[in-house]
Amino acid sequence: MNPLDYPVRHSGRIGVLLINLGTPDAPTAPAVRRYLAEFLSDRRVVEVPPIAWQPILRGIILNTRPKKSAHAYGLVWTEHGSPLAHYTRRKAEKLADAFGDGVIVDWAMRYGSPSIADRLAALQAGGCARILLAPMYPQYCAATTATANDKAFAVLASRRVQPAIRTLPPYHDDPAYIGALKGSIEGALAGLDFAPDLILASFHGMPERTRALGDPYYDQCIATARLLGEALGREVRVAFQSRFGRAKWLEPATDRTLAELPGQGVRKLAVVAPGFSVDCLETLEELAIRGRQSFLDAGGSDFAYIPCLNDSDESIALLRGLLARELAGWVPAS
Ligand SMILES: C=CC1=C(C)c2cc3[nH]c(cc4nc(cc5[nH]c(cc1n2)c(C)c5CCC(=O)O)C(CCC(=O)O)=C4C)c(C)c3C=C
Ligand SMILES: [Fe+2]
Ligand SMILES: [Fe+2]
Repeated sequence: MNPLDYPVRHSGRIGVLLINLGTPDAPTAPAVRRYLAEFLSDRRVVEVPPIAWQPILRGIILNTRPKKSAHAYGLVWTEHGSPLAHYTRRKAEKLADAFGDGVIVDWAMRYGSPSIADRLAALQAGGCARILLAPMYPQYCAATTATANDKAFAVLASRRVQPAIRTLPPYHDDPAYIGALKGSIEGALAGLDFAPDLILASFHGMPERTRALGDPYYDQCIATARLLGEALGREVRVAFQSRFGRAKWLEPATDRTLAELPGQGVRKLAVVAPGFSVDCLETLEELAIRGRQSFLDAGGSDFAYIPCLNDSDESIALLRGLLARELAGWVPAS
């Protein structure tokens, strides 16, 4: 069948597609290899010409990293699969309940499955003539937000009948987001058996060059942390994690910060990851396992990792509000 003639039913329903990064299908080296091959071939993620990058990716990275990463995934894998996929699916299910009939809420991954192509097709087949794409990133980054939307538009480029499309903007400084983080952090702190000397907000890093070229991600992370600090009435220190490759990444680096803080008198620490809408490898393994160990090895006495908003009631209320604002004027078919 000509892809332009993909069957579409029109009922004037509204679709919402939550889009997250992607994750391997299993915590095994072959599955991680497939996932990383797709992820790290995205020119929004690695901004190096393919002629220079692909030999490095295929020759070195895809032959060494999958085994190491598969081990790390194994440490955080759950009975429901990858935490990233599990929490993203739960968010979609709970939002579907919150919106009720008329709005179909689905979820997809930029890399791996369920694919954006499949889920957009399902929304169109389900009668959605209007679709809100909702990349699950509070802070805009071309390597995350833009590539999610790019993929959806690339899929629709092959359709004769396109739905009307809107996209969820970043919400890094939205009072509802800051309020949800504040509530979640205060709740977690109340349950600790120690009072942290400091709260460290760890955001995923990106190459410094991308910032110099105009990506607003860094500024939005800083704004989130400042607003959160004001809301909590205490210092929230920022660091950037998950450095990848040899280029200079945003600083200060989370791993170095965790190793240095005890020497600066911070012995009791709480770490939060406000840039991740759900817990994943980067939070559960890099922060809560490896980060904890390096802080304690450096002389820290107490460490707490505060979970992401995940599928908590607060996160559903937050997203319902953010999405409803973008859906304004799109009246569901009765
Ligand atoms: C939340 C924002 C994210 C930004 C910004 C981001 C940029 C970015 N990431 C890489 C390389 C890797 N990221 C990896 C995992 C990963 N990254 C994010 C989020 C952001 N990335 C998440 C949520 C995850 C976890 C996925 C999961 O399955 O749980 C990985 C793979 C992990 C590994 O093999 O160790 C890599 C590699 C780059 C180069 C980049 C900026 C340009
Ligand atoms: Fe990443
Ligand atoms: Fe990482």
